Amino acid sequence: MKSFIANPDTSLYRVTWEKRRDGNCLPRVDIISEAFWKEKQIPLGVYGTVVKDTVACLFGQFSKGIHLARVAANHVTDIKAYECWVNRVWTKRMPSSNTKGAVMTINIAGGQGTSTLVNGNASIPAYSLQSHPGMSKSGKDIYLSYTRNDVFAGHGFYSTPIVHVVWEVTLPKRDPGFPTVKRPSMFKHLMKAEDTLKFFKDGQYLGWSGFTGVGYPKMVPAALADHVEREGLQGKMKFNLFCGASVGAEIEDRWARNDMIDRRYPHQVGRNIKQGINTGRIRFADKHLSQFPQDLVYGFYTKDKPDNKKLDIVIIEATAITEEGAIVPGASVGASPELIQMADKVIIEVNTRIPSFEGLHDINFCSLPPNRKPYLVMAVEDRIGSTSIPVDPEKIIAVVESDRPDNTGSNTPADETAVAIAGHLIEFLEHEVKMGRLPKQLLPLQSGIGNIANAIIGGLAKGPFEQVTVWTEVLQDTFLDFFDSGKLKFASATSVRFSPNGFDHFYQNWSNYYDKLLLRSQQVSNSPEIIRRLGCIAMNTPVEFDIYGHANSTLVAGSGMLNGLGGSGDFLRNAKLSIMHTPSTRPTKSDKTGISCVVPMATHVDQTEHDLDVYVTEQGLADLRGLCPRDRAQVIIDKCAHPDYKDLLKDYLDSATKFCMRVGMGHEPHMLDKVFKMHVNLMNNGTMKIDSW
Ligand SMILES: CC(=O)SCCNC(=O)CCNC(=O)[C@H](O)C(C)(C)COP(=O)(O)OP(=O)(O)OC[C@H]1O[C@@H](n2cnc3c(N)ncnc32)[C@H](O)[C@@H]1OP(=O)(O)O
Repeated sequence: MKSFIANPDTSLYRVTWEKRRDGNCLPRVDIISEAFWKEKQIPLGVYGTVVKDTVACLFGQFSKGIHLARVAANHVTDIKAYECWVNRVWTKRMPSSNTKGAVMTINIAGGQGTSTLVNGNASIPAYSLQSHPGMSKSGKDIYLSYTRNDVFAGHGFYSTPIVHVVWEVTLPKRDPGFPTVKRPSMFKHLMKAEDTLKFFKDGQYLGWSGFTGVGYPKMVPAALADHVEREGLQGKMKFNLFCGASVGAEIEDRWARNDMIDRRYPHQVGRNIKQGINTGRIRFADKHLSQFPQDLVYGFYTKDKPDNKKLDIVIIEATAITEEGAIVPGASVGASPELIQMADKVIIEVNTRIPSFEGLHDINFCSLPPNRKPYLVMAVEDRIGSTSIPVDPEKIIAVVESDRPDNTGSNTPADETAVAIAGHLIEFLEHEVKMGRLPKQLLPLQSGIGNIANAIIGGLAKGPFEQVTVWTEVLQDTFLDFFDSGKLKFASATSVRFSPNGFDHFYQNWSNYYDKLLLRSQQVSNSPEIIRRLGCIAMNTPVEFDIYGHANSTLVAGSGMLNGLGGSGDFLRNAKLSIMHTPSTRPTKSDKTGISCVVPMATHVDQTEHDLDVYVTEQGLADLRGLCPRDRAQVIIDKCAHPDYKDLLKDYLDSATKFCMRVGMGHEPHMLDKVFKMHVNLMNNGTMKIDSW
């Protein structure tokens, strides 16, 4: 032998076995490629292959250990279709034996058909070890069989036991200090929140991480509020504030109370901030949440800045910093990647109170037209990004320790109305499955926030659908019940907004959830293209909707801002089924049913008749698909309006139709001089009930 080749070329064969009637035939073997994996390439597949749900997972043994790749089972012959598991993400770039993070830490190691499963303190010396993924029910376990040399009554023989292995995943431990800052050079920026005050001045443009009240910075904004209160700087230290969506009310609302917010984009929640907006102190505007980060990167919000066109300081909460210096966010991703992209300076708050969320995120940055690429998400669980947000170390001016939890508060329990709405909806979805318009596991669900959304998801947890998937922007507590019921297969969102008890449950049962959940950038979670392609079922709450099917999500009486549009438009404009749910009435001080949520004309329109398919109230469900406006009006009044308002609305429709038909303008009949009479009466008399039109 002239030379020894440690890792020779590896051939790929196709084995075909055609079952003949006598069952007595050999398989045919064809060679697909003699050198499929070349010398020095990791021969993926030679160490075992597992095929599950049309995906082949292939193990390959190389000099430094075992490597893992995946490929669609019908594309095993296409090397370009392979993805390797490197640093806990799938990547198209083939690793070499030296690539960091490419060797599997859980090994089935051995040679000549003899394998030993080694994992921490467990070891199974085994001959002809085989795995049986088809027997696994939960996906968190595996059945293994192997051949054992036994002795019985003095005679040796082989037996084949089967063992059930349950993977154990433990929460990373958080010691006080910075246990998860793996980049030592970060410590040179370490300072107290009060020490960062020197970086801030009136009129600056700030970005904060956070989405739906989780993952926001808690220390530096609080120190700034302390400073303003201490020095009496209310109204003299005001900022332009940009966050993915709402952040913790204890911070943002305090800033609003102290008159520290000049401009605010694109969504908010809180009594003081709402008041600031509606009394003209705060310049707020809302924007579809998928669009906000790209507009930020386009420079739309900083175009009038006199100096540089960047955000002056961006404050991001991290639950870990990787060896590469990248930020691992907490319970939300939101717009943090783009905020960092647009930041002049960055402050990182490392939260040592909550566990590291490392591995739960899938993060993308914003590339700009004409070079933008599609987000290649084919199924809710697909990973297309990284698990952390890289940040230019030059931008970092401070690292601050935070020990405060996300201040989420408890959930409003579902009331009778919410339960009735959930009931109508589930019945409707069952009907759609029966009619063949939806598959039996439904299509990826989106649900908004609030107690109706909670009741619907709670209802689904007890409902008839199995293997359900979720493609949404925020997960609330009832999603935990949904997971626990075994009926929810996978959920993708941009934030998890659990109650404090919900978070405790989540952390304690981390291993049940961590591989069924992904948190993405809001550009991806709310991407219109993905929502349309996946055929999502979107469900959100309006302030009011009108008899022709237009909905108002944001402005009371067409004027007073509530929270903003949020992601409702991203989903409702693009979903396969666009559903809005609301109580049919809301109370006023003087009348229990003083506000009708079904009105002749919405006082402001966020979602149009062209977007929406179904409206649901506790009274019933109106399926508007395929109906012309006048037919829609009949169905909406019949099914959704409260009995206190049914006759009034019918009367309006009849009179408006007569009037408009007469003048040949009867497609969507209205009486402009009367259309807001119910709203005007509400303002003057505390109820929408009027005697006549
Ligand atoms: C981040 C995200 O994007 S979440 C997902 C989707 N987002 C959206 O759909 C955004 C738009 N929707 C929303 O903001 C909410 O669903 C709302 C405000 C429309 C309704 O939410 P609910 O949980 O039902 O709110 P709630 O009952 O607490 O009402 C909120 C306020 O609006 C008022 N309100 C609601 N409807 C009406 C109405 N038709 N007329 C007058 N006031 C109304 C309520 O009286 C209440 O006022 P208050 O705060 O002074 O007490």
